[in-house]
Amino acid sequence: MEILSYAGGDRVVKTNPVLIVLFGATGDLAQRKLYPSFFRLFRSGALAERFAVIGTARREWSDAHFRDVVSDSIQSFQPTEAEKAAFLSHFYYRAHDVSDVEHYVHLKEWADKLDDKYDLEQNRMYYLAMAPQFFGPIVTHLKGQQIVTDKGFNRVVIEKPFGMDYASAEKLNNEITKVFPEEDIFRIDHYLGKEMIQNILAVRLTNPFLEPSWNREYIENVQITFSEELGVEERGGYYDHSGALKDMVQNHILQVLSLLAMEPLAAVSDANIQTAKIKALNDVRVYSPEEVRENFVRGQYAAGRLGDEGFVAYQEEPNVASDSRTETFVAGKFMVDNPRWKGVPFYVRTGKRMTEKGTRVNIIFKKVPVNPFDAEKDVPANDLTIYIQPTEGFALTMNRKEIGQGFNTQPIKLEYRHDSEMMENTPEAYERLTYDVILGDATNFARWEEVAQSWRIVDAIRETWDSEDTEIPKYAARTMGPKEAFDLLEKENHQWAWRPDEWYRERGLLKG
Ligand SMILES: NC(=O)C1=CN([C@@H]2O[C@H](COP(=O)(O)OP(=O)(O)OC[C@H]3O[C@@H](n4cnc5c(N)ncnc54)[C@H](OP(=O)(O)O)[C@@H]3O)[C@@H](O)[C@H]2O)C=CC1
Ligand SMILES: O=C1O[C@H](COP(=O)(O)O)[C@@H](O)[C@H](O)[C@H]1O
Repeated sequence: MEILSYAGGDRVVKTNPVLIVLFGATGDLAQRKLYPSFFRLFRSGALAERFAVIGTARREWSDAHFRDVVSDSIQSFQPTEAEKAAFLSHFYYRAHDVSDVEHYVHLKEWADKLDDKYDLEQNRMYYLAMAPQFFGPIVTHLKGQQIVTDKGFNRVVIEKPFGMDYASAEKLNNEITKVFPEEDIFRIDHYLGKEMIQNILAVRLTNPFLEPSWNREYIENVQITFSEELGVEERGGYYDHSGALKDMVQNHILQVLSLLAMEPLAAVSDANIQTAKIKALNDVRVYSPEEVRENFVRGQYAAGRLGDEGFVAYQEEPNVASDSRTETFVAGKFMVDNPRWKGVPFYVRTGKRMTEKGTRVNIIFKKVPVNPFDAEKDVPANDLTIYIQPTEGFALTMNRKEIGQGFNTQPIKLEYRHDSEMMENTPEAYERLTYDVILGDATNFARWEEVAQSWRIVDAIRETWDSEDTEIPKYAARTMGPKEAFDLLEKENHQWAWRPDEWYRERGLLKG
């Protein structure tokens, strides 16, 4: 049952009482993302008095040590001592090996005890922040040892990666759906919790001048760039078996593509959005090997320099094989075969150790067929840019007449960025998504059919690459990827709309 909690003053926050059982409580994700998110929910009143967290992992931690760890991870919010103490008093730790049945017996005792203590109405969220091979066994034991309750809600949050290909994802899905109905399975894609990704639909559906032009008549191509400055850091062990295609394209990039390509909705609900996204993904062409070779390129970063700083090659990173053929960069062209998008390329690129962090979408509109002021001179295309991170906002480039005599035209940018104060108050993706789970809102989560279709699309690319032993193009660390990624667009008379300043600087086109 939903209750209202008061977050100070007269602000009312909708919430539910809940016990969060967190698997992987000692891990990186929990410490960097989840505890800070829980704290922000606590501060806002969305997690109020009636919540408790049981953290589990194999390490033999006491409650006191667990609370110290959680306390460290929320330090940047500068909580008062009283606020911190109140928040931490809801945290409990139980050492637990997920493959040991006995441990679930103790977990159940603790879950029931905390349920009574905090009056949680048997509402439970099981957050699986662990490696995917554990997801199946955990849900099976949750059911087998009757930790799943009869009365309240029982929602399971599954971290990515959801499988490593279609077959493993389907097996995992079968294991989970034996225990939880689809509406209680929350497959996290943290990009769906980001402010500007949620804004894609708001902008599309509430600006009537845009929707009529959101199709092949007006749009020349769509570009999705998710570039990362960082290398693989300490995640080489995972990444070397994954690569950029599975790590970023199968989930985040295809999710964003489906939001851009889906049919408009008259009324928004989680079911409507998910159904429209599934339809868009089903229309994405699954490539033949020949089409993969034509439309997708990969790359791996070699050693590089930017300014005074030097960077090692991917193959020299910790826990990466010295002869690794894993791609750290992907660029490609997707086609959405339906009447709205026939013939419009959706270009995507993502990579590690690129020039800078930049997540953005460029919608490139068609140019005027002839410049009415000077038929010899091309007029630049309009470009609607959605800045996702690090900066958030929109820009629309338009053409205007240069001031003065004649009709020389010139592109100008109409721009909106959130100000820094507003961004500090913007809920972080994990905070938003955790809150959605508490409320039972699945809008920003992926349904099985979306995950399944994304794997079919990506498996076709992976299988072609795996069947070939061709050289993987190298790009110098802290550049925008291999030359092949630029050729991919140039052969179709297109070019990447976003090139960071450094790209222009290297070519002597920008001073300073
Ligand atoms: N870190 C990140 O930024 C992101 C992570 N993810 C996903 O989140 C999940 C967790 O990632 P991350 O936190 O980085 O991983 P970590 O390796 O840091 O943490 C793994 C956790 O699992 C626990 N664990 C391992 N084996 C067992 C076992 N047999 N029984 C009980 N607990 C066990 C570990 O604790 P202990 O050793 O004490 O048992 C630890 O708490 C993964 O699926 C990852 O892909 C997704 C997006 C981003
Ligand atoms: O899921 C993942 O995302 C991160 C990038 O996320 P962001 O929110 O920092 O943009 C990526 O670094 C990681 O490899 C991948 O697993």
